[in-house]
Amino acid sequence: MAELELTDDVPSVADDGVWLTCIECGEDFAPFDAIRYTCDECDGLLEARYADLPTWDDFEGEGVWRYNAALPFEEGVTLPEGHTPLHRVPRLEDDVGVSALRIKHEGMNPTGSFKDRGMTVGVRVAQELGVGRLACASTGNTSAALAAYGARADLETLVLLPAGKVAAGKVAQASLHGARILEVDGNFDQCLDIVQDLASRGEAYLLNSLNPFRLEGQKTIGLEFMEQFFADYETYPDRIVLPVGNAGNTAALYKCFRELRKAGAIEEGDVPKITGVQAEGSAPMVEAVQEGNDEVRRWDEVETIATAIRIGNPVNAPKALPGIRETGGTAVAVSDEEITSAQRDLAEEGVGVEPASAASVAGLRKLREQGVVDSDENVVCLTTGHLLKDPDAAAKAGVDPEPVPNDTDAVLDHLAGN
Ligand SMILES: Cc1ncc(COP(=O)(O)O)c(C=O)c1O
Ligand SMILES: N[C@@H](CCOP(=O)(O)O)C(=O)O
Repeated sequence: MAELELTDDVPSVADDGVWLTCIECGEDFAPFDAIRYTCDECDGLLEARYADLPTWDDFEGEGVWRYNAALPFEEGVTLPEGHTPLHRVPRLEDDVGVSALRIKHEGMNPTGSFKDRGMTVGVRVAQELGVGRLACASTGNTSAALAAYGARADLETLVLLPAGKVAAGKVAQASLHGARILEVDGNFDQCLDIVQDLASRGEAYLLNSLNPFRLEGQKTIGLEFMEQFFADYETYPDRIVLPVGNAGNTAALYKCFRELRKAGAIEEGDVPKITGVQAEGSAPMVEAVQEGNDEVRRWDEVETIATAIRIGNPVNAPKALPGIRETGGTAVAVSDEEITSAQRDLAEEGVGVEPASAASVAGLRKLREQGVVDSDENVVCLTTGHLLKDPDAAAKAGVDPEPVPNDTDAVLDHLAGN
């Protein structure tokens, strides 16, 4: 577990105890003196670092900013976000066959996905840097969150979407919150290539998860479910199962657990196994984990009903792969049918999620059937987006409405099956 440690050295570039470090070459950078997303020296991914790491007693309040002692600022542009439920799902728990199963439903954030946690911090950093235009590539949720938080901060927002591949609810959100929406004749990864080009030419501030500050907000998912789970069970979960797209959450959770370890807030044995799930038609991370590769191969052709994770080039893979390996986790691919079936299972417990979110439960079920997950495990599944994000997928997975005449007796006849 050597990689669960962080360095003790505070570099001279630190600003109020915060700095950025390249995860590849270790170069340190001042956090807010210039706009940078990757390392000036080697183009490696950057990670925010802190001189002081907090423990549980240092947190107060609710939501993302409850954890401001672990964030670069005390407060941000808030709607507010976080403080999402950790649902009990007793029938599903029994059916899957684990000791405890809880659903951390990030679909209950203000714009209906976990992206709000990243944006509240990311947009605060954008204000600090004094940028004019915010931009992202998106399979939908990032654009919805960027549009809302950009609107709240009164900043211009630009979103690039793969044409025809984004669920209706998400496009509607970006539109009504006033983002300029460009529909690209290409996939998400190609949209992100363009946004990265725009950002490097100084045309926009990139707020995809390549931006290290987005992940600072998203790591509060981990802080929150660890606290919630402990409050109910007086132990931490053995495993966190989550859908993987650009691998930002996987990276953020790994960082969360490393920081908790470093602060002495948890023991090594308390670190949940990070377990990633992708759709079979879009599974480059699963391929790398299962083949033991250090690098993730970019998939040019990707397809799945779970449009949110229709991603072939997970940019956070260098941060996320060690997280899966070092915590003893794994990764698994599930079919679209398994995703839809898990979406129904959750809906039967009253938990409404979009298809990508249901992948976590589908993956857990598969790993349990394969014997990779034991029956005595305590598991949290992360559901990342709300059912209403993708009304078409929900309607297809659900039961069809039955037309009846405008007459009470006819309705009773119909109910009686006549
Ligand atoms: C609903 C939903 N679930 C899961 C993911 C995957 O998250 P990540 O990119 O952090 O792996 C995304 C976006 O990528 C998403 O929108
Ligand atoms: N599912 C994402 C894809 C982009 O991910 P990001 O975390 O890098 O912004 C989306 O909703 O667009």
